Amino acid sequence: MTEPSTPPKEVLRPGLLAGTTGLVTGAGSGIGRAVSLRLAALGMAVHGTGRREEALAGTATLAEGLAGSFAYTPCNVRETDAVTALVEQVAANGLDLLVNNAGGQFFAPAAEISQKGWNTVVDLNLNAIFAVTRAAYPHLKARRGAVVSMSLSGVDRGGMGFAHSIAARAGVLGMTRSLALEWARDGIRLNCIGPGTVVTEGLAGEAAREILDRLVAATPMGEPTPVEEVAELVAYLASPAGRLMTGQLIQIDGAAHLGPGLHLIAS
Ligand SMILES: CCC/C=C/C(=O)SCCNC(=O)CCNC(=O)[C@H](O)C(C)(C)COP(=O)([O-])OP(=O)([O-])OC[C@H]1O[C@@H](n2cnc3c(N)ncnc32)[C@H](O)[C@@H]1OP(=O)([O-])[O-]
Ligand SMILES: NC(=O)C1=CN([C@@H]2O[C@H](COP(=O)(O)OP(=O)(O)OC[C@H]3O[C@@H](n4cnc5c(N)ncnc54)[C@H](OP(=O)(O)O)[C@@H]3O)[C@@H](O)[C@H]2O)C=CC1
Repeated sequence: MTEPSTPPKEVLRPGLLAGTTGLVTGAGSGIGRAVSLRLAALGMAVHGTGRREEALAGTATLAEGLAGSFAYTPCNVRETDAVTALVEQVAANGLDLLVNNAGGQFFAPAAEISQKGWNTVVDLNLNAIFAVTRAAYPHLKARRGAVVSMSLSGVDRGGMGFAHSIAARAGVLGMTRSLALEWARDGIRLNCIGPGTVVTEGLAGEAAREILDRLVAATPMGEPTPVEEVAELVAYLASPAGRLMTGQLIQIDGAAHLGPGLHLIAS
């Protein structure tokens, strides 16, 4: 694997997000942790959720001393009533940003995905996102806020070995574009980010090595996407500079979406 050619760059000015509030799902690890820390560094009061309390506590420890803050409440986003109640609680004093980051899947040929497996992945990567986004709507409207949903590179072209996840995230992209229209007059912007390959705990283990090598080999620029660069993009979309950006799928993937495709099984 080629090492990143340049170190990650923080390009946004300190204090940019001071006085704003955000909710990040999946904030205890990987991309969600990096996003939470960058938003807090820029001054945002961030509230994180995820199932594992100790993971969220780890993010809170790393956020100590930043300009903003990080608080957390453990929650399973697949439990619609619980996560809707959490949104109400977190947004009670205003909400400027929702980051739908919690997600994931197992990799398997479609013919080997059971109905329960399909439903589980669609619940996590599509249905939960609708529930959280709908609950956040009145609060985002009051602040003319933004939604960023973590998607996949190549979501609009398909890939082998994760049909359930691609189908769910294509649904999120359709939802994003539809709500970008429905909520435009409310000043709410919704965008999807499609990271290519990001070396987080989900992909870093020994067992995932073959998958990681396969994904990087299919990336024309030959390197994974640094997690900090995904975080910087989320912060940009939350900032006034992103004021007119909505309904987009922004693929930050070293041209992976133009290459041979990200496939987790052989054809
Ligand atoms: C380009 C791509 C880059 C992307 C990278 C990333 O996203 S990195 C981020 C990576 N991070 C993540 O992905 C983190 C989030 N991911 C997860 O939490 C899990 O992948 C989850 C979404 C399946 C939920 O799991 P859970 O424990 O809450 O659910 P559960 O235990 O109740 O299972 C429900 C059903 O799922 C089925 N099934 C499960 N595994 C397999 C399998 N290997 N094989 C086949 N089937 C499988 C099985 O049918 C099971 O039903 P069963 O057997 O009981 O009748
Ligand atoms: N890494 C990569 O290469 C890529 C990742 N992505 C996507 O980016 C997002 C973040 O992934 P990444 O950081 O890499 O992986 P991680 O596995 O580190 O992060 C997934 C996060 O989602 C949370 N989560 C999972 N299921 C639930 C649930 N039911 N309720 C609440 N939280 C949940 C997890 O927390 P907990 O376990 O505590 O619940 C965890 O913090 C995911 O949507 C992923 O699919 C997209 C493209 C590429």
